[in-house]
Amino acid sequence: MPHLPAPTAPHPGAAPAPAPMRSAAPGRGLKGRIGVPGDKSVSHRALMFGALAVGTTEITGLLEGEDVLRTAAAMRALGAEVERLGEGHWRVAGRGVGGLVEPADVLDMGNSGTAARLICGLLAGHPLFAVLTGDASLRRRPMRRVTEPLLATGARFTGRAGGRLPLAVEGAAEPMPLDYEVPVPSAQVKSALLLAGLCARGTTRVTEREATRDHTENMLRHFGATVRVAAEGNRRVIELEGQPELRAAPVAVPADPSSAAFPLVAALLVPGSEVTVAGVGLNPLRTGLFDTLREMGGGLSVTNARVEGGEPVGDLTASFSALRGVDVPASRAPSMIDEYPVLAVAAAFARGTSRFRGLAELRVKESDRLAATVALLAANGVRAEVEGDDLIIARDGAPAPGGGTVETHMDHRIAMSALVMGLASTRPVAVDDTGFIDTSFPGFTGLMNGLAGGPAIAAPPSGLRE
Ligand SMILES: O=C(O)C1=C[C@@H](OP(=O)(O)O)[C@@H](O)[C@H](O)C1
Ligand SMILES: C=C(OP(=O)(O)O)C(=O)O
Repeated sequence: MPHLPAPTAPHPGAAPAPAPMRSAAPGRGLKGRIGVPGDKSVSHRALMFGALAVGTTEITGLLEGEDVLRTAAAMRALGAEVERLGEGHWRVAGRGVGGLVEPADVLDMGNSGTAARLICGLLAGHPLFAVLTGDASLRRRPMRRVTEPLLATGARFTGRAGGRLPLAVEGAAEPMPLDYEVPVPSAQVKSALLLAGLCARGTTRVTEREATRDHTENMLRHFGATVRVAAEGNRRVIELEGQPELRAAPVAVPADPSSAAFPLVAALLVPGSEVTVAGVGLNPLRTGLFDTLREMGGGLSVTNARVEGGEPVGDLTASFSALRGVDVPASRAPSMIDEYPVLAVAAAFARGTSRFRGLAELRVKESDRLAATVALLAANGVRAEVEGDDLIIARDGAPAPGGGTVETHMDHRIAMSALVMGLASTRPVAVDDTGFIDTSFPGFTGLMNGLAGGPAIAAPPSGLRE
């Protein structure tokens, strides 16, 4: 059997023991050039497309975070051969479009919304029965946004109240193509519908009211499908010709801009810092944070810009900067949706008022990120307000006080954002559990401590109460 690293939570709902940590000012600037793990969105999709292609897909730079390992295990359970050849180097022998087989057991997607929702789309187009579940965070997240439109393929879904996981799926024997306008800005919904469309005869049409990350469209083309994308005002209309023969194709996964965000924001906030993150994915539908940090006066530059594996990448350098408040329009939210917690930390060190508009989607992430971000800041002496779907943070440019303990609510991005805050605040910042960081950024603590030149992030000496 090829080796597949074991997920850390082997049973649905079995929470591993919490791993508290605390971060403190390193006493000097963060310095160095680092790489961060592969892009999570691209990694999930590379495994899924590999499983649907004819032939063997080689993936390099795959994120070996828990979320992606769940997708790897699911693709194996659906009949693909998934093999780890070395660090980040994986091989998938696919079964062809429509060729997935019924899994023998429940598919546990752990903490991953992307895996659960995209796999709903995959399953809808195959005549099989499957049950999806996840951890306590994922079991709270809405699934109707994918299952409702997927009903028109002929698939059937039975879930808990509110359409949540665990969810039983009966895929369609002869799936119908969809024509659907996605009411929320969600690349996961768009992607699930396109994946279902692969198995349908005829043209699937998905309209989005604002552009979201387009890794699925790019990868469909890369594997040989016919995809047309047309702009109609702000709308994007994506048309996919069903039942293509996808051909295996190599995928080089760029470094994840959503992970690069943490060391780069830390460098902007810790005096004397200069940090470079190499080979970061710079797909324009992912780079809203970097534009916003520049608008705040952040010293952030791109060198060595190039195209690798069909995606733009570059080396990003951030250096300590005095930041000012910023007004971020709602239209920018899809291009930086996972970056708001760490942007809020940056705003806590800026002079002036920051307003981030249109953040309703943050309420349905691994935690209610709007509430969790307000609580993160409040625990550390920074007042933030929510007005409708906007987050407002007004500050005078002084370092944030810190000194608090942050509840992470099973949310990796809340944990990392809090630890970044502690590196720059007057007093240390503690988090109750860092275990979920491994879902997207294994090695985070070691990398940050390497930049700090010592254990700036460490387990608190005597638990959280000192
Ligand atoms: O398609 C994807 O890979 C993702 C889309 C986003 O979710 P939504 O589609 O729910 O906005 C994002 O928050 C998530 O981390 C990854
Ligand atoms: C929202 C996220 O992921 P997912 O929806 O895949 O759980 C994230 O990584 O911030």
